[in-house]
Amino acid sequence: MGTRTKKLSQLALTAREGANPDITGLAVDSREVKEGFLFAALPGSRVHGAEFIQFALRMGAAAILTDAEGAEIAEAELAASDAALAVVEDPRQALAGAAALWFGAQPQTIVAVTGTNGKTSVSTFVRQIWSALGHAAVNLGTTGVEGAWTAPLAHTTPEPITLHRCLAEAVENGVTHAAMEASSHGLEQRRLDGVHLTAAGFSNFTQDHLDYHETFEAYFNAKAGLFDRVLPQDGTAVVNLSDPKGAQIRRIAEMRGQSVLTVGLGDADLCLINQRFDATGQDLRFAWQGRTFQTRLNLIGGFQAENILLACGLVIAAGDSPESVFETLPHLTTVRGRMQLAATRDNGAAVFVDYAHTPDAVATALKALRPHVMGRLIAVIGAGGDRDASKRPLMGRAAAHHADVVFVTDDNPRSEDPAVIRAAVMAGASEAAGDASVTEVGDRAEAILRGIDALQPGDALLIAGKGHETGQIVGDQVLPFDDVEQASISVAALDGRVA
Ligand SMILES: CC(=O)N[C@H]1[C@@H](OP(=O)(O)OP(=O)(O)OC[C@H]2O[C@@H](n3ccc(=O)[nH]c3=O)[C@H](O)[C@@H]2O)O[C@H](CO)[C@@H](O)[C@@H]1O[C@H](C)C(=O)N[C@@H](C)C(=O)N[C@H](CCC(=O)O)C(=O)O
Ligand SMILES: Nc1ncnc2c1ncn2[C@@H]1O[C@H](COP(=O)(O)OP(=O)(O)OP(=O)(O)O)[C@@H](O)[C@H]1O
Ligand SMILES: N[C@H](CCC[C@H](N)C(=O)O)C(=O)O
Ligand SMILES: [Mg+2]
Repeated sequence: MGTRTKKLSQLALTAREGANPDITGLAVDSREVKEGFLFAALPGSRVHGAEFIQFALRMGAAAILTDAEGAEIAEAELAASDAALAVVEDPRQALAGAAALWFGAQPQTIVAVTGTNGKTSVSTFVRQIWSALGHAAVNLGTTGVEGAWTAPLAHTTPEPITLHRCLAEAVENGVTHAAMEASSHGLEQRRLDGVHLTAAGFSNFTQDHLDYHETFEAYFNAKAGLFDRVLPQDGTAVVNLSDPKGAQIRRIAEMRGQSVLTVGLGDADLCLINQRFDATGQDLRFAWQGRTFQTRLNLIGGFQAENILLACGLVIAAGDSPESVFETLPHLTTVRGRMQLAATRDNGAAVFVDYAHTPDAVATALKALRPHVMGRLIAVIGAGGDRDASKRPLMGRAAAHHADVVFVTDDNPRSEDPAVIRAAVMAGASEAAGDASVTEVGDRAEAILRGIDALQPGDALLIAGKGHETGQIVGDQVLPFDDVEQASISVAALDGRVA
């Protein structure tokens, strides 16, 4: 953050008794506080950040931002300190505003995408289209910062300090356009409330993250926050009407007075008319406000058409001409770890790596492969630990319902017993098995090897769940693991090639 300072009031914060110290930096974690910092003591899911105010003060914090509960928790320490104290109703929102003011610069054009599935895909396609049109662009999300400038990110939607540091660095690197993912956690925690959005997109709404949001309604409301709170009134909402929840998002946007651009089927502004699949991709026929277009798409999976239309809608909403946007489509490339062709066996059978980690994504990914495949569909699938446990049997069921052969294996067990997670996935898979064969193979590398070994001419394998990830989280450790790499090693071993 350099050596610059800002007055507390320049961060839109007011302290009790009129104190207005110079602030030298911002932190949400007491361990990162330095002399002169503002420490945001936020109510957390495990503990209130105010528990750490005493440490922050010891580290030299010049100001504390918290809520009434936080001020009460740290009353004694605060009374004994001359640090400024700003008490607000929603400290996460205040922090988002303060971080935006601290870092200042944001790319001129920023769009955000929310939805259960497709956020990374849509934001990557938006960036690819912008780059093809000559804009200096990045996308920001699960796969890090990609495009004109790259950097890893720990979160899909980073907390405001990281997010605004990143946006400011993007501007310093000449970036004018950014497409970002708005995760439900990020929206609920107000992480992107300080971002100036030109347009916001909605992809779809199905089950995920019920461990955190508890109910579907709370999960939906978190996502709706992108439109009813973050996107300004003069912004454009780009809504996928093919999803049943699209109509509700459209109403929310209309009530806010935002412009609405619809994509999807039927009478949407940008609507899909037809798709024809082949081994390497698909041809799309679609209409923009009544005018018909046709294009090649070198992407596997029917659902990609929805993502592409949403991406086009966002780029159009942000100011580029529809015709120029559509001309870029044949040049779009696979998003890392999303229906990515990882290897091909000597007998022609293909191995795809995909990030499907929700029941709907597993079903969608497998259904999407069908028209590209003449033989059987084989799936390797698991579920992550410390995440929504109720989705596990549903993921197993989706796999057994839509694949012919299923290997149930480990994903990222995190702090859980992997056998317990597999048992839940197995329960759903066995129940829906019908003619499908379902086998449990705990070791992921072995499951991939067995899946690849089962491939006959015309078959395809989908390795679901970990996509672009390069590690497997077991307990507190991250062990190196890469599905794409594992697939090519297995193919090489089985076909007698040198890996
Ligand atoms: C559930 C969740 O989202 N938690 C996030 C939240 O933590 P929390 O507030 O619950 O943390 P807490 O442990 O209760 O601590 C409370 C406060 O005390 C502070 N603290 C804690 C310890 C200490 O010594 N000093 C200190 O100051 C913490 O920084 C925190 O502000 O705020 C923290 C700081 O912003 C985040 O790092 C943390 O993300 C955790 C690590 C996480 O894993 N989040 C995942 C689930 C997440 O956000 N995922 C979504 C994507 C999901 C998807 O799309 O599939 C994402 O956007 O990445
Ligand atoms: N439009 C879509 N509809 C249904 N499923 C999709 C769609 N787009 C992608 N998927 C599936 O969801 C998986 C994840 O896609 P993607 O990474 O783009 O989603 P995401 O919303 O960014 O996920 P995350 O919540 O982890 O950030 C893909 O690998 C694919 O299986
Ligand atoms: N962003 C998602 C990714 C899940 C990926 C899957 N591999 C898992 O570990 O469950 C989450 O944190 O829930
Ligand atoms: Mg993502």
